[in-house]
Amino acid sequence: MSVNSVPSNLISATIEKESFYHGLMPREDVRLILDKNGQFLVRMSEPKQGEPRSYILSVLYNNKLDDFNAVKHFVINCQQRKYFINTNVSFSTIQDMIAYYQKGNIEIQDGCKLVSSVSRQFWELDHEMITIQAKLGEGAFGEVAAGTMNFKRRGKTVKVAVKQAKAEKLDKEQIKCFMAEARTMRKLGHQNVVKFYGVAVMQEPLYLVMELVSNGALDSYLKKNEDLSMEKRIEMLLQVAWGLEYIHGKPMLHRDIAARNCLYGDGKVKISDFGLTRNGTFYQVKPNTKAPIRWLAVETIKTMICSQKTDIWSYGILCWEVFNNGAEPYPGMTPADVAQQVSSGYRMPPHPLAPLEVQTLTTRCCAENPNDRPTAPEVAQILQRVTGVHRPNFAAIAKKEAEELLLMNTATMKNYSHRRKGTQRKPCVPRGM
Ligand SMILES: Nc1ncnc2c1ncn2[C@@H]1O[C@H](COP(=O)(O)OP(=O)(O)OP(=O)(O)O)[C@@H](O)[C@H]1O
Repeated sequence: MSVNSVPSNLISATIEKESFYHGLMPREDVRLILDKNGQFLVRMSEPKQGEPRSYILSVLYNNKLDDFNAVKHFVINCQQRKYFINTNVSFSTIQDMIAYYQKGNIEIQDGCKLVSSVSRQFWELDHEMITIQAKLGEGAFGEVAAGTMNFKRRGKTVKVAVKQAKAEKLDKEQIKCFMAEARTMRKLGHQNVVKFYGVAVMQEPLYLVMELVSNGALDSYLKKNEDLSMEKRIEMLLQVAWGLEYIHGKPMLHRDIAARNCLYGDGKVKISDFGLTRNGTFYQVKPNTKAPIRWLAVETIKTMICSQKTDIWSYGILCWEVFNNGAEPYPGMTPADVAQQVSSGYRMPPHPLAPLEVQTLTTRCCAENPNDRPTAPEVAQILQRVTGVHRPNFAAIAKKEAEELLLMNTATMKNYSHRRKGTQRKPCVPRGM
């Protein structure tokens, strides 16, 4: 056995029971949960294909103003069933090693010491809480399945959709994308955005757990329900506008607004699929990145720059999808035709049976000049007026939902503390809720 590789029989037997062990948590997440010098956790390195994994001891050290490099990541070597960071001293278990450095106040390297461990966060779920049932679809990382999640203490069970990812089948970059999507979803809480419950990263496959939205993807729903009234369709568009207004308010860019990336259930449309989402209001796409051409704004086709107005263009295309029963935009054209035609000024016509104000709105969403496009709040305001639908108190709804979730999760966390040693960190309400 080589130095660094983790013997499979030792993986689950010991360390998984420790509250300071965080499974396959990537370093980007580590930085967000360590906030005091000397705080530490143990995790498994993201596997590079073909290479063995290692346990990593991550410690916040010499932190100055959110310095990303303030976290030291020590590889825990393993050789002949002995764990060590420095070759001069080795241990039978990682727990013994942690106790040696922490209790003995012994420096690991360059003054770095262990002060206190950080326990798992409320969004770090256990696989045993989740029961996978029927397959819902195929996602970019693997299967998406319906299932249930059981909050142990309160005995409450919720229906969930689980995106699964097999780390052994994905490369390091794909695991990072999977976890980045979860990181984005953690910051969101709105009735028109799919609800995120957490990730389970202690075993494989990795799970990203969200609410189960009963009718699935909006495009499929529209295809199966051609008799929807014009009023209903405009109400659906209003709900997407509310969700987009919230996302832009973060500020974030969704970058993949389309009917296939919205879900429909219990009378609500929810924006989903945050794989391309970025923080901020502008984003320069890297060259040669695959892009959903049919939903892409004219300036983004030309310059690969995304802004909130790029999302608004995509929203304009989504309006077309909603009025056309989930059909593929630009019927009969290849993606190359679309890029060429759109660049020369072609636009799909607005739906002739939609109210005039809505026709004008959808046309404005795909205006050549991004400044001539409406903002998401403006779209929402216009559609509220057209439909007469009352604007809910989103902040109050989100707060109530976050509190309920926290209560259920806190109970689950307390349950862990019966079984696990180590400090218990108070769970915090997700930012933005
Ligand atoms: N929360 C959910 N509730 C109900 N169904 C869902 C949910 N999430 C996903 N699905 C179903 O699973 C399918 C695949 O999911 P999704 O498209 O989100 O995967 P993905 O990994 O984001 O894939 P891609 O990036 O290729 O779109 C969807 O089309 C939808 O039918």
